[in-house]
Amino acid sequence: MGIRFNHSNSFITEHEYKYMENQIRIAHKMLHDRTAQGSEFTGWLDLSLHFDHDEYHRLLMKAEEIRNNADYLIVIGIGGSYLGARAVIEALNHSFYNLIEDDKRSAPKILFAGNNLSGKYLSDLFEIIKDKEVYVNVISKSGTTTEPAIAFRFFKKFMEDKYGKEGAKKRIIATTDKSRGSLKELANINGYETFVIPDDIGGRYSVLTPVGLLPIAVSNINTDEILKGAFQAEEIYTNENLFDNECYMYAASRQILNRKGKDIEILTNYEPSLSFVSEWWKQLYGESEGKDKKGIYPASVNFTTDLHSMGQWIQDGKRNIFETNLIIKELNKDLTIGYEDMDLDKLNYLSGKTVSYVNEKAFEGTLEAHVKGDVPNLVIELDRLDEYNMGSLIYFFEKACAISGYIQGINPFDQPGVEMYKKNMFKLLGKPE
Ligand SMILES: O=P(O)(O)OC[C@H]1O[C@](O)(CO)[C@@H](O)[C@@H]1O
Repeated sequence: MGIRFNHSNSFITEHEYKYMENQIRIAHKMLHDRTAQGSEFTGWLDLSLHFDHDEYHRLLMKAEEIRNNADYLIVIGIGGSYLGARAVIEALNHSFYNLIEDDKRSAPKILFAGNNLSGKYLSDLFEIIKDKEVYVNVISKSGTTTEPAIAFRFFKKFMEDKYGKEGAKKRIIATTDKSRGSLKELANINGYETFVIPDDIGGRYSVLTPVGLLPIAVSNINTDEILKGAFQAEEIYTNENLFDNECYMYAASRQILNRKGKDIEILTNYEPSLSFVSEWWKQLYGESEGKDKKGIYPASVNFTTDLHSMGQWIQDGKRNIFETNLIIKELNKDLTIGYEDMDLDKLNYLSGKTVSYVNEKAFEGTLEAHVKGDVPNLVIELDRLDEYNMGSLIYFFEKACAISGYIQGINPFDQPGVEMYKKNMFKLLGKPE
């Protein structure tokens, strides 16, 4: 397993973890026995046992077809219906994936839509793709979410104008519920190929279903390895003993810190390509735990960039925060700093050192400073940033979230709070009942 969890700078004592052992055991039982609230949405827990291999095979064929025929894949979805795919695609691909020249790329550019209500964004997007070969993957579990539905209405027309009804039909793929919802109905009537979001997996837990797997596979990332890493994590993190389960140690650490007044968890990274992993993580934890006037507020920063903005607050502001550092031990690309005779920039003391080495020292120095500033720091370290570890990390965060939520005393699998804005918006828009 390529993931390690370190709590040596958490200010949590051994006995505090010991006091949590029983609660963890109970939460583990609630989750695994499927006796607790929300258990109807725990299909992700043992996905390997009921993974649909035939559908997955069909998905890989479709991904290949898209790779061979598209300049652009447009992924339409919001929240859990796009964040996971975007997180993995950005983490594992070239930092400038969409800017790689056409003759040097083996996969289409991937752009996202339906995750906002900006007419400017959509207009700009159509300007970019109007003369290109396009495939569309529209993703919505409910099939009724306003943002992707509006975007898809425009894309459906765009595709039909460009390719005709028959051509559009081949290039539009819908990922949705197996039988319900407007998107499923639209797909049936128009003859789009569909992939299923299982009933027992909610949006924010769906990255390892066709929701994430199709766009990720299109970008030429090895999804077999992602699944291998996730399924391995499924096995490793089944141990109900807190001290033998790093995933549970993370969940317990969060809850211990929260009870000590730490209301905000800041996920940090030192790699720009991980910034959308943080966005995915924020939805996972925010929608799962922010309930009944309780919950840790999940925030994120991208270091070292944000050390020059939020660094001040973290070092010196109100002490109601803790940090969880997502660290990559070894990267497959790096640069070595050169020597210059004049040394006008005074950097010769670093000549011969890699940029990663400097980054590593920035992390170590920051951790030491923030700990000195009374900020508990947790560390999740990945050996490498690769498919296998990304699969394991996804499962690690998903399971820790469920366990942490049960300990907190909420249902980690519903999201009643997000309905309020929708109700108001529909009222203002005059949506018929
Ligand atoms: O896949 P859907 O049903 O369009 O939902 C998208 C997102 O919207 C929410 O339902 C919140 O409104 C999230 O839970 C979900 O990830």
